[in-house]
Amino acid sequence: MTTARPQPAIYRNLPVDFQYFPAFFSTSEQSALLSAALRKLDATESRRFRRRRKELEQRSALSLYSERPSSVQSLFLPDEYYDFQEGHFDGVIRRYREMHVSPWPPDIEGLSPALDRLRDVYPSTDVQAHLLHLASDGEILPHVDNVGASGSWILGVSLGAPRILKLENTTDPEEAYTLALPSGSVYIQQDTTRYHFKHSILLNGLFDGKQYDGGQRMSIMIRVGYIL
Ligand SMILES: O=C(O)CCC(=O)C(=O)O
Ligand SMILES: [Fe+2]
Repeated sequence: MTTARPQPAIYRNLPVDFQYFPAFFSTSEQSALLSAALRKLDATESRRFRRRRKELEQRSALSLYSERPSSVQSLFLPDEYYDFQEGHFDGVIRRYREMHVSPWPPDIEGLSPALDRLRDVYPSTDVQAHLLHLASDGEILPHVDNVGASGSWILGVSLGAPRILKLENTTDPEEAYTLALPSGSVYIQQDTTRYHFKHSILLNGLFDGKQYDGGQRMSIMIRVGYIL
């Protein structure tokens, strides 16, 4: 039996070559992905932060990477338990942790079926995965991803606090789109959107009558290798 390829939701108010899957991952898949991402990032940090988290875990009899958390958002510890970078004065990302991820942890229940399902929507193969954890007050300023560093599409999985994504045409600033990205959603910027629109992840904003005010968010960014 073959399963149908997931189909993106159709929205009129989105640029061309942008695909959006508003509810791609179930809550348990989101928990598996977020636990894996936090575990990878946490392992790269200094002893000081690792010890701080360990003490919290012991004090509260809490499991830092629980596969059955009370909510996806509850997998994040308060901001002070993570070593967020401020970002350079000319950089586009403020208050974040990031890393290239390879391989994924082998022992998280439900992780590999979730990653397999994601692979079904990749426009092509030969990808690299990157984790980007924004602090509660973290943000991403408008930019086009380095065209020399990756190819014609970029996929983003959003986990945790919903944030607003803004897309702005680089030559016509009047052409701009906003979209709220809930936890478990997936978007793909390809061709026109990838090369001719700047994207940003806002700290605050109003979308569809609802106010969004920061919050920790993890994105899993999948990029295709640069094809000469
Ligand atoms: O987190 C996102 O959805 C976007 C991240 C981003 O723009 C980047 O890593 O270049
Ligand atoms: Fe980007």
